[in-house]
Amino acid sequence: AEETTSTAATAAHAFGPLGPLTDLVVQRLRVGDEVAASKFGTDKPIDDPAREQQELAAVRTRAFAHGLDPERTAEFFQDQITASKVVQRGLFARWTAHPEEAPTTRPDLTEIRAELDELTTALLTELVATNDVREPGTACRIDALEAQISADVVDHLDELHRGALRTALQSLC
Ligand SMILES: O=C(O)C(=O)C[C@]1(C(=O)O)C=C[C@@H](O)C=C1
Repeated sequence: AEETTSTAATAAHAFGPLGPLTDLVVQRLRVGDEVAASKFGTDKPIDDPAREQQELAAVRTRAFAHGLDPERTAEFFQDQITASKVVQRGLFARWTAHPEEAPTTRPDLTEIRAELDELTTALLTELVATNDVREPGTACRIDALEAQISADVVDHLDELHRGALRTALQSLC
């Protein structure tokens, strides 16, 4: 049943010029569910500052090579990491309160991080493709809202993931 749900979610598309970028952001949030499953019931903390610093340093370098603003790009990825932690904390709370909903298998964090690295590459490509659309201002904020609200619906996001998506998109424009 889980597999069917995630396949359907991947097929859904957020609307507008920021839709493809937002689809990737939602995919990354869903990987946050897997990260949570890999850490729940272990002594691995949700926060891994060393991994975060390593990700952000790589993103700054790669942003520059892509012609993106390194600081703005790092801020976007910091928001993705914060959003992942919103998801992870929410799921930890849910699974602690309702142990019957907790995952029964523990995915491997190393493999999940490889998935996150692939998403970083895809996100950087979309940031380049949407660089003009993301010019700060009202038009960008409307495009961002369109993408965000349509993603809520087409991806059937629950309250936790809707909140995390807001966090993930907060400095897009
Ligand atoms: O790799 C992890 O351990 C994660 O929890 C994922 C992630 C991220 O979103 O990139 C989020 C929180 C951690 O502080 C580090 C990285």
